Amino acid sequence: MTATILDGKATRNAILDELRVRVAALAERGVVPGLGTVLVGDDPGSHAYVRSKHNFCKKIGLNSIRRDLPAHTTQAELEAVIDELNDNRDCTGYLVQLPLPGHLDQGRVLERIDPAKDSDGLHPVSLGKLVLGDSGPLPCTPVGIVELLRRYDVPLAGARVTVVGRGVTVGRPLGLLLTRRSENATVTLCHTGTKDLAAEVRRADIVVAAAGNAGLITADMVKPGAAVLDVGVTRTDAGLVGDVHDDVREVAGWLAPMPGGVGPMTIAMLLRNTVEAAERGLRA
Ligand SMILES: Nc1nc2c(c(=O)[nH]1)N[C@@H](CN(C=O)c1ccc(C(=O)N[C@@H](CCC(=O)O)C(=O)O)cc1)CN2
Ligand SMILES: [Mg+2]
Repeated sequence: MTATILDGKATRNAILDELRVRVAALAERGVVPGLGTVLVGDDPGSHAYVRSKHNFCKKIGLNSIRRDLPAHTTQAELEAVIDELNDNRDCTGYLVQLPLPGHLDQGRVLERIDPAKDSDGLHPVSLGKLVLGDSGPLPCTPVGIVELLRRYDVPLAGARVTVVGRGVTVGRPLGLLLTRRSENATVTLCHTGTKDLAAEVRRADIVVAAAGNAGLITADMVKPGAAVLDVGVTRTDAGLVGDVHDDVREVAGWLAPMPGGVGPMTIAMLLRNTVEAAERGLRA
């Protein structure tokens, strides 16, 4: 068997076409959403992601606002920028690019964002709404995974899903999303303390690998026909390596590769959150 590729770039492009129409409808009503980004430091990956976010804003007709700060920025200086964006009427939603340099308190920074402007769905209020099942912005990578599975008709209801990785941006919220009544999957969340990872992966209909451990998931661990989504990124001298070994392609029924699978969906969902926040604002 050779897996059907879950093509994140093609799916992102289809979503951008849909968003362009929604942004034009907002513009007709005098609303042009503006997405802000806050970037601290020199990490080349983070710079590339932020650049890409601004480029896609332009492509669909959103304004964008950029705040780039040096690596030695203090907590107080960063919080002043957050306060400025909270008050900035041109900025309808924004995000703080993660990870922040180690001397900064990420939790305090995220909490200071006005929840009404949380484009990333990572504010404690947004995560609380996800737990309660209330509507609000959803974390971009997890909701991108659900969207990718839905657009390829991968069966979710009753599916056994094994998520590898318990981080706040992917693993934990993904478990909450997939166990909503609208998805109805059964989720096992694995982590470094999991006793028999291979057994947990082998029983899954859908495997999401978000551990940041290069080549962790190998073909012998995957049930034939399962959907496997690679979210891990390890930077090596030879380039980027995912959590899923290349040999999985011969066993899986569907494969979201890295690159080209879930990553592009993250930015599509960020743009969708930004547009939806503006639409909610018009209805309010
Ligand atoms: N505030 C946030 N910080 C971070 C998030 C996030 O959603 N919000 N996610 C990641 C970084 N990220 C977007 O910010 C992101 C990561 C990867 C990709 C992507 O398209 N990747 C390519 C591979 C190329 C590469 O990684 O260089 C792919 O998978 O095809 C897009 C966005 C952490 N920080
Ligand atoms: Mg690979």
